[in-house]
Amino acid sequence: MEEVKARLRPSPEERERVGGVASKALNAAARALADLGLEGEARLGGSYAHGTWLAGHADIDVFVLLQPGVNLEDEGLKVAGRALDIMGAERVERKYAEHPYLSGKVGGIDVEVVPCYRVQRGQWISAADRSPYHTEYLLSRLTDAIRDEIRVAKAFMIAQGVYGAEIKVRGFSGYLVEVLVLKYGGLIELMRAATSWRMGEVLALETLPAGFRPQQQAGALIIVPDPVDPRRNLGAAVSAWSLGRFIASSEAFLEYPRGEFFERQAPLGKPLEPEDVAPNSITLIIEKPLEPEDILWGELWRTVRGMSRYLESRGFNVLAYAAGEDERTIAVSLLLDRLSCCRVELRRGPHIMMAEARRRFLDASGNKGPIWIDEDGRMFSTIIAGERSALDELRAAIRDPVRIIGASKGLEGVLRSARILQGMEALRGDESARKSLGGLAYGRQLA
Ligand SMILES: Nc1ccn([C@@H]2O[C@H](COP(=O)(O)OP(=O)(O)OP(=O)(O)O)[C@@H](O)[C@H]2O)c(=O)n1
Repeated sequence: MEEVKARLRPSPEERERVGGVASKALNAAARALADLGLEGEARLGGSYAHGTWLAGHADIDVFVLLQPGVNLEDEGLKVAGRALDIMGAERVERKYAEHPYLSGKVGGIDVEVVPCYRVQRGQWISAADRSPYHTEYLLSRLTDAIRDEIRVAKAFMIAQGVYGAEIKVRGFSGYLVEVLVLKYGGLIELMRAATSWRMGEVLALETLPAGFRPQQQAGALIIVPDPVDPRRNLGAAVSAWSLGRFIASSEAFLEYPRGEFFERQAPLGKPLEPEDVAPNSITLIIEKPLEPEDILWGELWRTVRGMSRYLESRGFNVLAYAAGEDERTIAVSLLLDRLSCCRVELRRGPHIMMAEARRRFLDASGNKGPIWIDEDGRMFSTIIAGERSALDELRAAIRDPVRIIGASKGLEGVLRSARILQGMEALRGDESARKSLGGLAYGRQLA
């Protein structure tokens, strides 16, 4: 643990370099406000302000606190744009949380400028309004020893694939890690506690207000009240998979503490290689569309669920699915119980008393399968619809993905030109395919 801590602790040179960019960013945001004649204030927030960023991975969050009534998407973004301009930021991009904000690179460091409102505690208008209070709260509580613990906790979660509240991961946000580590005093203590958390347990850092009742949220497995706003559950965004993965990895680490846990995902059971699961899998590789990450992954999940439902309706069993990405592509792998199946289809015939139709039905059915009459006198037969291949079914379905599998409109184009590969074939393809198959090996379920 000491070795890992030392590796993650930013050096004095890094602190100085990042600190330089941070004060530049703060000044630029203040100047931008003045330039646009807006009343407000710029504050640093997030892991930089808290001193909990990982060596080599600093990003600077500047919150621009505006007067209520100002439009965040209009004036807010203008201030952000002006601030990044003053800093001489490169690669300025619009990003989305609950409302849009801007990010750019200054001296190789990511700077995010997030407009929000200056409000009294509890009078939140936008979700980002709490952030300055988070920073104020943490700065009054954090010590350097705790900061070291937070960094190892983040690194552990990154390696286990459960760090980040974004839709793609649905894991632990930086702030949630900060709160949980503070609550338990360290990563090991957090891990020990996590192995015996109960369903819906309230994990509060501060004494809760009298009569506190957690909001009932569907799917929230743990309740971590935000110390600056106890009604907000910081654990709401953590998926069952991410929570489960964290608990299982913690259990494994406590039993076999090894540095590897900070580097790569630990297998839940016997380690499997992608090759082990590949034979019964189908991998679909699409070009990454130019959409904001959160929107893209939201759409992708919905589409994958649609695909899986479609295959089930065609007689296949989808056991699990997982996704992976590289620079250019996203791959989704589905694990099926079998890749082809022989299907029998029911044919509904006429009533036995309709002589003409009865004869025609019998002629048409010939000797191809059983014919029977139900209790109401209606005739039925079956026809063998032939061998179906899950691969062919999917290839046919993506010709009209919106209608057939209920895919999102935004993905229609890339789905139509998706590559669909069977089993091992995919392992020779893109890095994204290897990752999605690896996801299956580790039981990475998206839903
Ligand atoms: N789901 C989230 C995400 C972010 N925040 C707020 O936004 C700040 C910045 O979050 P972010 O930049 O996403 O992450 P960091 O905490 O800075 O962590 P790191 O950069 O080390 O990943 C947090 O401190 C918190 O106040 C939050 O409340 N809830």
